[in-house]
This record gives sequence, structure tokens and C-alpha cells, in this order.
Amino acid sequence: MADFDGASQAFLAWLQQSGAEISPKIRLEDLRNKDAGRGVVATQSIPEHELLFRIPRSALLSVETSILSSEIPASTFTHLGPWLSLILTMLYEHFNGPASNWAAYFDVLPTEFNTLMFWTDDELAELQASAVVNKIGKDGADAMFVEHLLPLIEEFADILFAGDVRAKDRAKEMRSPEKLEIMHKMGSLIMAYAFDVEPSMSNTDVDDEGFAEEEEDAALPKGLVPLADMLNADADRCNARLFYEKDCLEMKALKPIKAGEEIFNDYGPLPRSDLLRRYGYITDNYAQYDVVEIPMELVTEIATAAGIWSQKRLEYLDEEEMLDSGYDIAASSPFTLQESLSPEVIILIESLLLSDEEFERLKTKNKLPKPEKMTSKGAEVLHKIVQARIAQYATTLEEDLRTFDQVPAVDAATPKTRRYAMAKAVRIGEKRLLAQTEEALREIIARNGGIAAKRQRDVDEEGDVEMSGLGKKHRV
Ligand SMILES: C[S@@+](CC[C@H](N)C(=O)[O-])C[C@H]1O[C@@H](n2cnc3c(N)ncnc32)[C@H](O)[C@@H]1O
Repeated sequence: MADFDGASQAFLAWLQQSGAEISPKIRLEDLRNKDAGRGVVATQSIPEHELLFRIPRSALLSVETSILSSEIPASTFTHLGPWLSLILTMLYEHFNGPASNWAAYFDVLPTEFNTLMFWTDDELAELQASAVVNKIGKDGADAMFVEHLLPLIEEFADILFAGDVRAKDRAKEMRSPEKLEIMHKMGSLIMAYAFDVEPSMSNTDVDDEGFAEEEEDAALPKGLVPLADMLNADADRCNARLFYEKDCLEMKALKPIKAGEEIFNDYGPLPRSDLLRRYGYITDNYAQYDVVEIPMELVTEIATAAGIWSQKRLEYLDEEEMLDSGYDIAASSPFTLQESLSPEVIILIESLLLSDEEFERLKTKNKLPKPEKMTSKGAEVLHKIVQARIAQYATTLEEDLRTFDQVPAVDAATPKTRRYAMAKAVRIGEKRLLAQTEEALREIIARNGGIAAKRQRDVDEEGDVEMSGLGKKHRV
């Protein structure tokens, strides 16, 4: 405890010496009793818009601020891109130990992670058929480190391990699995802690959250923003936001905050599977963003078995940018197919079901079947796909719910059972979405099969059937 609090105090003292301004109305608190590490809490009531802290850009840990950028050619960083550049910079500062300007900061950053990258095979198996298991990317990251970082570490060994006579040997030792793990830890820190940092010239705020994105913002410079990254997140209680000014970054209250309340950032509308992958924790209120993915291979398999697969149609859909490696079913409340089921997968199945004549007619007009209209046959094929997707999970939703007491709820779990509890909550969330989709499709099939006259009424001039009773506009 003393070490933990001592590290927090030393970190805050270093930050203030580095020119940061910190409101006396906030405190860095030990939230380990809630499994939330450190967090920032208000000690007095804070009005909306008030400054919580201001961090000078020079205190950020980034390629721009580390001396490494003046010691190795700038082209090295251009070649590496933002992620690997920041990993290399963090490695350099980490190897510098107490001599690093950011030593006190490293002392409050975690060295152990609950993100999926660090789960054992047994723990990952608890996620069963969740698509997130294929998105962890450990092998890809290993390959990138070996191909891009290790040669640079060897080339610049004398700079990275400055003053060490064993510099060259130490660089070679970085190839060992234990040392590669350090790179994974730096990568994981970036994923959970780094922000996309707009260069000082632009003087604008970056995006809603400011947190580093993966694919979309892969090109934006990344940096670690001390203290801003000590804020935990909450799907419903975000009350602060980082603003990018010319010489500093400012965290401000987005709403009035009462004394004793935690100050929360927003990590974005992430499904719990992704929250687990990137941040290593979940809370129930992220269930509103849950998603289950239907892999394209499964769509192909079922469509082939149904005898409707057509390469020619696929090519047209590809030209129309309708094809994807997977299709989402997202949570909606109340659940409706129109809100939840990816329109692309409906379009895909409906396109495959068209007669040659209808397909040619639409293609000549550069049109596609309308996703808000689904034929009975389309609903039947989608129903088979959803059933097959449900069967990919090793246990049923009912079994998971029945055995709930064997793996406690996430907030009642011990450190030993926590990963199992989180995995179970994620897979239950995905199975619930599949069950809701399966039921909605079953109802459509029953309704259309049972009331032939009504179906006839619903068929419009293009031969489509309205998804009657599912009145919401689709999210896409
Ligand atoms: C940006 S850091 C926030 C500071 C962090 N608590 C610490 O002690 O370093 C993000 C990490 O904080 C934790 N975290 C964030 N929000 C949380 C929450 N609402 N509940 C539990 N843990 C949370 C997760 O481990 C996440 O990977």
C-alpha cells in the first residue's frame, strides 16, 4: 500500500515539477478494491467546464518529446509508423531506468495486464466461439517486432543501451520470448493508455474521446499523456474530456461533478469483447454495445448448402462494397432486427436468392435488394445461419445461465476467477444476441408461412416482403 501510494505521490510531484497544473479539487486514488487500479476522484464539487488539470506537451511521452528522436534518424520513425515508433521510444525510456525523465511515470503504469493478449489458452477457451479470439493479433505483433523493431534495436544498440558495455549483446537478447513480452507490454500500454495527439500546430481537439484508435487512426501520432490516462472509463458516466491546446493538453469537467465522485473518460461504444481485448476489464453497462459477428465463411457454408451460392453475384456485391469478412448483430433495446442485424448480410442473402432475371434487372440499374425488406426465403436462410452460429459455441445459453453460480459474476469474482467470469459474461452477451435474432427470424418465418393472404398484401411491386412489426429505422 505504502509503495502504491508512494508511487502515486512521487508521480504527481514529478508531474508538477514538469510544469503541470493540477486542480486541488481532485485526487489520484487507490481503487484496487474495485479492481480498477488507480483512478481520479473529486474531493470537492467541481462546476461544468472547470479545468481539472493541464499537462504541458513537453511532459507527454511521445516520439517528439523523447531524446531518442534526436539520436536516431527521423526517417526511422517515418518508416516505423506511429505504433512501432512509440514502442521503440518507450523501450528506450524504459531501458534508461531511473535516468529517464519519465521514470516516476513508469512507476505508476502497470506491468501486468488482463488484456486478451496475456490470457492462457484455457482462459481464452472460455470465450468459446467469440470472434474476438481471432482478433488478438499476438502472432502478427510478434512478426512485426521481429521484422521491424529487432533490426533497429541491434543497429542502434549503443544508443538504446547507452553506457552499457554489453549493449550489442543486450540488443541480441531482445529476440528471446521474455524480451519480446516487454514489447507486447509496451504495445498493450499504448492500446489502453495512449491518446492520439494532434501536433501542436493544429490547436484543435482530436475526437470525442481522444484515445488512440487502432485501424482507423493508425496514422495519427500517438503519445502517453500522464494523469489523463489515470482516468478510468464508464459507458454512462463520462464527465471529463481532454482538450488539445497549442502548448498543453487540458482535462476539463464536462458536467458538474460532486465531491467523492470518480472522474471518468469515455473509451467509446465498445462491445464488451473489445473492451476485454483492449482494456482487460468489462462492466455491465457496456452490454448496450455488445456485438456478435457472423463470419463470412459461415454465410458461404450455409448458402452453398442451400444451393444459392453464386460467385458472379458475389463479384457484383464486392463491386458495390457489400462484402465483408464478417457481419455484425449489435445489441438494441428493445431488440429489433432492423436495429440489430447488419443490412449487408440481408442484402447478401437476398441477392443470392434473386432469380437470374431479377438479379440482372437490379444490376443494370446499379441497385441492390433493400435491407428493410426481407423475403420469407431470406429469413429462412438467415435463420439457418444464425442457428449454425449458435452451434459454434461449446455450451448453450441455457447451460451458461444454469451454471452461473459455478463461475461468479464479474464483480464478485476473485483475481483467480475474474478472467473466467469476464469471458463467460462476454459469451453470454453474444449468445443472447443470437437467441434474440433467432427468435425474431423464427417469428417472421412463422408469420409469413402462416398467413399467406397477409404475405401477399405485403409483397410490393419489386417482390419484396416488408419486415412488418419491426418498425425502427436501421442503425446503418
Ligand atoms: C487508461 S487506464 C486508467 C487508469 C488505470 N486504472 C490505472 O490504474 O493505471 C485504463 C485501464 O484502467 C482500467 N479501467 C478503466 N476503467 C475501468 C473501470 N470502469 N473499471 C475497472 N477498471 C477500469 C483497465 O484496466 C484499463 O485497461
